[in-house]
Amino acid sequence: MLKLLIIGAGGIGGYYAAKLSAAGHQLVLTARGKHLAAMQASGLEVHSQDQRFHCQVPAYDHGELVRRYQPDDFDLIMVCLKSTATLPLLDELGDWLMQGTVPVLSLQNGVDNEPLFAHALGESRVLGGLAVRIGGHIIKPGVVSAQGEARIVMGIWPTAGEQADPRHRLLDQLKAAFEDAGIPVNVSEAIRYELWRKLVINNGVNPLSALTGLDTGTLTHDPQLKRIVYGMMAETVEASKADGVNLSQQDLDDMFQLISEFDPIKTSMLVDKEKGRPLELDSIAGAVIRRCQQQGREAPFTETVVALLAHAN
Ligand SMILES: NC(=O)C1=CN([C@@H]2O[C@H](COP(=O)(O)OP(=O)(O)OC[C@H]3O[C@@H](n4cnc5c(N)ncnc54)[C@H](OP(=O)(O)O)[C@@H]3O)[C@@H](O)[C@H]2O)C=CC1
Ligand SMILES: CC(C)(CO)C(=O)C(=O)O
Repeated sequence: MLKLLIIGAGGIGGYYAAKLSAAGHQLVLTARGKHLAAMQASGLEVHSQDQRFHCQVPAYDHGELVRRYQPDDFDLIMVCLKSTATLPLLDELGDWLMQGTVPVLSLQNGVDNEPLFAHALGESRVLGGLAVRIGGHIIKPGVVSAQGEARIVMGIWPTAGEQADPRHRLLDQLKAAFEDAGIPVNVSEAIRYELWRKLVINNGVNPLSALTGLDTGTLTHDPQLKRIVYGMMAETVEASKADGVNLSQQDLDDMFQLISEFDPIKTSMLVDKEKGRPLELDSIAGAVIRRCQQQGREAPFTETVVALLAHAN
């Protein structure tokens, strides 16, 4: 059985925690505020499709985590925070993480999280990852609702290297354990490429959904809005070239087709907007605009939506 620490057990982390705990793995979670208090008082409840999971799993804030545990008490640390919280996390837990050697798997949206972990902890401790085909959110403190197959794609950051790298064996172990727990997994040899493909979708729909209040189905089927979605996706493809990833026209069309054919989802950015929480705008749209600027290009669709969002209530 695996010992897993999930940092930021909200919509995504809470869902995976419940599935993994139900399969018998030992979990420790971090969270804060009312959600943490509710999990400590009554456990974590997860509603998914027509199933309900309830698990009583230790949950702490970061101060209490470092008092109780060492990083190497765990086989894996999964980071499921918003990308806005990555740098604050490294401020809070960077020294503690440096006391161990355990690998860190980010399941966050965006292409800048893994580089931050690699810079702070060393590349050899980083696994890149993403959660796909999932919409998962805290619906009230201690309760998460999730839909979709909730597949995890993960791999050695930034690309699979030598066969002797111990992360290969860990990834095989994780795939087997997660799939036994009902979590489909793809192990990717090119996780940075996969993260960029996901960013194509996120930049296409997340900011526009936060601006309009619309779900992914409406955004990708309305004749006017779908042109904006496609335009923002095309700008992400251009941006990828600054990182040497070189997404293609085929990637663009595949990603547009994927999100338009998938069940309509309320994006995580729209949920954040409605709750008055910080938006992952810099790590999604900002990442695209900056890389287009580096190449002397404009990103007019993305820049316009970001400018409108700055003035939206
Ligand atoms: N939600 C979704 O459907 C999807 C999300 N993703 C990506 O997954 C990642 C996680 O998203 P999501 O699950 O929605 O995020 P959530 O906001 O639901 O969960 C993160 C949790 O971490 C907590 N947290 C933040 N900072 C700290 C801290 N310093 N100490 C302790 N707890 C902290 C948050 O508390 P607080 O609320 O107080 O900040 C929150 O409870 C994001 O990058 C997102 O883009 C990807 C696919 C789909
Ligand atoms: C692709 C999408 C919209 C759902 O998985 C997402 O990643 C999000 O809501 O942030």
